[in-house]
Amino acid sequence: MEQVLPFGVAIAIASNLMVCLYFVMLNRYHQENPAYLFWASSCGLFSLGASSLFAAYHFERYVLLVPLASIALFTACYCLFIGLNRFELTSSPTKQQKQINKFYVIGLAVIAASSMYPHTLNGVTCLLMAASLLLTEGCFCRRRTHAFVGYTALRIALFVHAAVMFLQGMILLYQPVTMSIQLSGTWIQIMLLTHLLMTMSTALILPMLQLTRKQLHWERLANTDELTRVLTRRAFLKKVERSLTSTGKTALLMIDIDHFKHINDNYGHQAGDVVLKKVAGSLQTYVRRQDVVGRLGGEEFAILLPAITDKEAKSIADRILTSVANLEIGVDEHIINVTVSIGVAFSQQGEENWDRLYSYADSALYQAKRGGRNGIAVQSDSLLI
Ligand SMILES: Nc1nc2c(ncn2[C@@H]2O[C@H](COP(=O)(O)OP(=O)(O)OP(=O)(O)O)[C@@H](O)[C@H]2O)c(=O)[nH]1
Repeated sequence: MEQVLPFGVAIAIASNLMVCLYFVMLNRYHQENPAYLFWASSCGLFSLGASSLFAAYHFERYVLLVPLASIALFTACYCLFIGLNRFELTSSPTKQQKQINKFYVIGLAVIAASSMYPHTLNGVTCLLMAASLLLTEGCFCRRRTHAFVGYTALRIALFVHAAVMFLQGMILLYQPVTMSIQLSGTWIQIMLLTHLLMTMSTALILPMLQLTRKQLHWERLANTDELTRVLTRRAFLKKVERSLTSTGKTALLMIDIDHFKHINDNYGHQAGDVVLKKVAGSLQTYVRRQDVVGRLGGEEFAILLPAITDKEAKSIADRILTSVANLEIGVDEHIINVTVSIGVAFSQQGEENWDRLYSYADSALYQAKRGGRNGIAVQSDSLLI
C-alpha cells in the first residue's frame, strides 16, 4: 500500500494540476466570465488538500495538516459551485449563491469543531463535500433545457463524486478508532480518483456547454427582430415549416397596423418605433406557448397558431384587436392610439401548404383593410367586425 499510495496520489494530484492549468488557459480566452478561474481554483485547492492529507499521514502531522486539508478540500467544492454560478452568467448573487455562502460558513465552523476530535475530521469533511456537490448538482444541472447530454454528463460526474464522498464519510465516521494509515491511504486514493473523474469530465464538458450556449445566444440574436423582439421574417418562415406539420388545424393571423405611415409622419420615426414595440408586446400577450410570432416586415406581423380550432383562433384575433385598440402609447407629450387589421386563414391537417395559407391570410387582411380597418376578416368569409 505504502508503495502504491504515493504513485496513485502523485498521478491524481498531477492530473488535477493539469486540469487546473487548462482552466487557467481557457480563462485567457473567456475573460468576460470568471467561471474558469473558479474551476481552476477548485482543482488547485483539491490538489493542495490531497497533498496535505497525504503529507499529514506520511509525516504524522495530523494536528497541523489534516484541518488545513479539510478546509482546502471543502473550499474546492465551494469554488466549483461558484464557478457554475458564474458560468450561468448570474452576475449578481442569487438566492442559491447566498444559501451556499451560508452553507460554506457553517461547513467551516463544523470543520473547526471537528478538529478538536481529529478521528472524526476526515469523515465530517467527506460528508460536507458530498452535501456541497449534491447542492451544486441540485441547483444547476436539473433545470437546463439546452445541451441536455452535456448537463446530464455533468450531473452524473457530480453525483458519483458526491456518492463516493458520502460513503467514505460514513465509513470513516463509523470506524474512527480502527482507522489506520492504510484506510486513510485508501480513502485518499478513492477520493482522488473520483475527483479526477469529475475534474476530467468537467474539463471536457464545460467548454462544450459554453460553446453551445454561445451558439444559442448568436442564433437567438440572428433570429430575433432587434426592435420588436419577435422572430424575423426568415426565422418565422423557418419555424413555420416545422409547425405546419403539427397535428390538427393550423391558423395564420396576418396583422397590419392601420395608417402607420401617418404615425411616422405626425410624430416622427422614433415614435413609430415605440408603437411597433408596443404592438408586438400586445401580440405576444395573447398567444400560447406553441404559437409562432414574427415580424414579416415594416408594420406587418404574422402569428401561426398550430393545432387550434376556428373559435379559439378568432378569439385570439379578437383579443389582440381589442388590446391594441386600448393601448395608450405615450411618446414625449403625446398619447398615440393605434388599431390593427387582422386577416385569418386556416389550413386543414394534411393540407400544409404555406404559400396557399399565406395568400389566403393576405387576402383576408386586404379584405379587413377594405372593410374600414380595425377589424378581422377570415379567409374569403365576410368581414366579422
Ligand atoms: N418607425 C418605423 N417605421 C417603419 C419601419 N418599417 C417600415 N416603416 C414605415 O411604415 C410605413 C408603412 O406604410 P404603409 O405601407 O403605407 O402602410 P400604412 O400607412 O399602415 O397604411 P395601411 O396599411 O393601408 O393602413 C412606411 O412609412 C415605412 O417607412 C420601422 O422599423 N420603424
